[in-house]
Amino acid sequence: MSNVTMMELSRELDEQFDRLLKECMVSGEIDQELYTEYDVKRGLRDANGKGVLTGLTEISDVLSYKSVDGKKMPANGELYFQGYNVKELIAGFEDRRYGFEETTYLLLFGSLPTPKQLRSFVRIIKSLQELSGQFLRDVVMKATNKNQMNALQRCILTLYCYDANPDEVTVPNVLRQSLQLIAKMPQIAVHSYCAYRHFHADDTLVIRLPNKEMSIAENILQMLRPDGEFTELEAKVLDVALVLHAEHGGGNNSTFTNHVVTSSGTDTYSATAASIASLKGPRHGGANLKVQQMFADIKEHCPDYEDEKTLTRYLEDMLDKKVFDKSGLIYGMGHAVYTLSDPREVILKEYAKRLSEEKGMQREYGLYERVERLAGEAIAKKRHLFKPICANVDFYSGFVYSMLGIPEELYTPIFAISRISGWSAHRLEEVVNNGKIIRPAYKYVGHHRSYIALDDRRE
Ligand SMILES: CC(=O)SCCNC(=O)CCNC(=O)[C@H](O)C(C)(C)COP(=O)(O)OP(=O)(O)OC[C@H]1O[C@@H](n2cnc3c(N)ncnc32)[C@H](O)[C@@H]1OP(=O)(O)O
Ligand SMILES: O=C([O-])CC(=O)C(=O)O
Repeated sequence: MSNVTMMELSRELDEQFDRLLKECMVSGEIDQELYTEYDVKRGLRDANGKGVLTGLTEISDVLSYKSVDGKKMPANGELYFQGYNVKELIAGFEDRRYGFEETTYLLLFGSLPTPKQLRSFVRIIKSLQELSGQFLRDVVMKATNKNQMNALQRCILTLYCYDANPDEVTVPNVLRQSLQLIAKMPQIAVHSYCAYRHFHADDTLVIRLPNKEMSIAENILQMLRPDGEFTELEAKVLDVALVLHAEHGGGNNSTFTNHVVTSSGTDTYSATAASIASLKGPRHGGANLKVQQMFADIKEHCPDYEDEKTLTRYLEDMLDKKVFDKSGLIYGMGHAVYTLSDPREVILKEYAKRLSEEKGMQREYGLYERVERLAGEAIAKKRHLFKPICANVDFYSGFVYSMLGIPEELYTPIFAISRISGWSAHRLEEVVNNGKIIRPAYKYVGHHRSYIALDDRRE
């Protein structure tokens, strides 16, 4: 049996499968009115779309409203890491190379590092980057596949077997494991991608090791490129992108997932793998890849990038589930919290513009800007909105990565390489505060029935 057929159902099972499928659809269907009747907080949101309060955190603050004359009004988004506005952090890193490392220090330890503390932290991270030859050969290079989020998840989960003390959930042990993950994930992701290209596309396998003189952002570019070269602006933009993706409160899907599984007492590798699983989803971090695919589709069907009528019609068809992936979503648009703007998108957009000028991609940039505006209008027209809709961090990130020559398979893994800092900070916060096991309630809306012996059951 081949690898592919192993997971398929044989033709002879078609009829039985169809029958089981029908049963499954009927059995799983719940009367939608019941959600209103029991006031179920679907998606852990109240009737106005506001998140249900499930935790407290000091790690970051996501703001999207302001008070005007005592009234809550939508506002431009603001993001604070440990009390510091991300906009100011990015401005502070302007002529420095280790913005992501500094942000990681801030998220994990709660204060901005002094120069000496930063140097020492960077040294620690660099000392932990190395992977053993055996791990590289037996784990990273094995069972390669196109989806690099699954590959990353598999590798992280297998690190458990390489840890002499994997299960101890204490602050020192979880901190040690977190630092290892922060340091090792860039190399795992890049080499996993190179192995996939080698085995599936016959590319020459070039393994470039991390350079101890470089930052995490510089190393990602250096390891990915056959000649190891990059410009200062390219490294700067990637460092900024890593900072912007590093953390987003306790309620985002992948971080909340981490809180949920951490609260059961599971190990760091399992908790991180669970977060990666969540981040992969196209409604969360996987949206950066979907945006890229969506733009390829838009370019194919609307070759005149300036024809707003055709673009609008196409976006409306997307919302009507007629084109692209027929999900009814325009990726990179909308956010569970932000209203008028996502501050990360505003910053990334500025860098996308600068890079597009350096790379001669102004026409593409113009298309992104136009779609951002038209998509907002189309969604507002077609959907019932609780609040204004804006582009989110995923809208320009894929475009930025494409200009950096980063392959699309690595778009969401780069998000994970960055968000591991936030996940680690939240896991540590959960452990330090000795949280209760997270266990929300589900109302049973089925019927209790009398047991029927096997021979007495009828179709
Ligand atoms: C890093 C991140 O995770 S950022 C988010 C990345 N995800 C995406 O870009 C995927 C596209 N966007 C979405 O799916 C959503 O906007 C989410 C998942 C981000 C937020 O979802 P919600 O909090 O449920 O959004 P919200 O409550 O504002 O939605 C209101 C309505 O607008 C619709 N809507 C929101 N965003 C979109 C969109 N991008 N395309 C189409 N419709 C949308 C919702 O389906 C909902 O309509 P309905 O009431 O008819 O079902
Ligand atoms: O906060 C959210 O729901 C999603 C998000 O933007 C993130 O995790 O960065």
